[in-house]
Amino acid sequence: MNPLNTSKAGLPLAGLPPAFQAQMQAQLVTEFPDFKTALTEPTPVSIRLNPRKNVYDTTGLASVPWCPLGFYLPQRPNFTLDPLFQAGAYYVQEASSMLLHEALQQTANLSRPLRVLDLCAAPGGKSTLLASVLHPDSLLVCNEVIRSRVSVLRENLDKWGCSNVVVSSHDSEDMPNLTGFFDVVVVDAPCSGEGLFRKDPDAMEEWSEANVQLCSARQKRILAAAAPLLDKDGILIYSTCTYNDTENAENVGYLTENGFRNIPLILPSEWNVVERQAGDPETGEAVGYQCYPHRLRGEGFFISVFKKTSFTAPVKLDARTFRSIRALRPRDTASAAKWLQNPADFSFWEKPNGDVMALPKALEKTFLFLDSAIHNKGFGLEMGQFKGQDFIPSHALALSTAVNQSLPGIELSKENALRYFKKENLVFDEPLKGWLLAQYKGLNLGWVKGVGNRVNNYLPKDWRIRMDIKEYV
Ligand SMILES: C[S@@+](CC[C@H](N)C(=O)[O-])C[C@H]1O[C@@H](n2cnc3c(N)ncnc32)[C@H](O)[C@@H]1O
Repeated sequence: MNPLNTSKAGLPLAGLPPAFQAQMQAQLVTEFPDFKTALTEPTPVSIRLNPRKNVYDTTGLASVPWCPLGFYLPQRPNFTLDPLFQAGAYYVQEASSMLLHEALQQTANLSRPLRVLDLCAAPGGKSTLLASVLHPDSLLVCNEVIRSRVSVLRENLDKWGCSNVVVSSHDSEDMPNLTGFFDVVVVDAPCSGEGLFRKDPDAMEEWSEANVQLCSARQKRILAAAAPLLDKDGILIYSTCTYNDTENAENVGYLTENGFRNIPLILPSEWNVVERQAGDPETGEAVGYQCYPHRLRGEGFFISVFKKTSFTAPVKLDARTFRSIRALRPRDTASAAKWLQNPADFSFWEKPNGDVMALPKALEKTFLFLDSAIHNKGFGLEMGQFKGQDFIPSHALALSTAVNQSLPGIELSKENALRYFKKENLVFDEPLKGWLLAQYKGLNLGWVKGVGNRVNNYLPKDWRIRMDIKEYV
């Protein structure tokens, strides 16, 4: 057994489709037996830290070589029962896909604000990585076509705590009026999932050669739709968690034939990522980078980076007023501002339902424009609602890195933190009054309101953990 792999059981090989085996035998030749053995081994467990909620103790943990924020865990804990996970201190992410970090470092200018689109974003692995490495005044649009997946994307971004994000829900072929708008587009495409067979054996059940063809055609449609959204010289990053050439090399070739130049990456040989020739050599050399589970500590993943060489007339930023929200009244603005650490960096708005929103001023014009251009499912920081004399702060505000650090808080034991996530009301020895940030290891978990020795729990009910915690407290 590979001593680098350290989690629960791997894949029984009996179900591995023969056509997939033949494909991998042809691709890997002498390495194929090692690849097959790796599939039977446990999946490594890795997390990526949130640099703006930096409390996780990484002492003794091995780091992911291609991502300074990534670490391997010796075994898979129950993440649901870790208050730091609930507070957004880290994201549980398969290590190979953190290669996006290196691809961005080498190809995008991260020292200036960028407009970035994560076109296939749910559940938010790449989005939270992007949010961590982009300049803080960047705009990050996270798009997910499947409605039911948008809420988990929003939840993960709320946990991550950033205010410069727009969540939208468009089919990639229906991203209107945004031609030439973005500096970077990430297409982490829906794929046949060959690289995840060990982690998710259901992907193996659904695999067929016909499905690979369907995926490839869909990926081309998504790439064709992504292309006009980029500005000239903009960066397009294409990734899949699969191995076959139909979904990888062929689509790399498609891009190089359609106004994109491939950008090679320089990856240290000790990372054991394989550089694969991709695309048609007659129309221009192109390479992609493939992670294999027998060569490194991660799952199957493919990534290739491009620069747009063709010109698309950029859309004119015609920001009128927001379609549905209006500026907050000055008196309410003064009250809302007290909840933020740097209120001067934000403008304050109100939705028809009374929700108060804070928008980063650096991005206000862009937000105004996006509000009329796309179906957004939320942008900026949703702060809460005024109810009579009181302001009911939102859960997203508690988790935001923009929240006022000097608001009163109450540090919880692990037991009480878990009871908080069960949405129980907590009892304390001393009387408590008003809104308090429930905290664990100094990180905000959410709001409670003191009423005597008891605090009422304002965790949104959808965030409540459902498993029994009795044996853990
Ligand atoms: C590989 S997953 C993305 C994973 C995500 N980037 C992450 O790192 O957590 C691909 C996503 O693309 C979405 N998708 C499928 N068809 C799409 C389309 N036509 N346009 C945009 N997204 C699509 C799927 O619903 C799925 O959530």
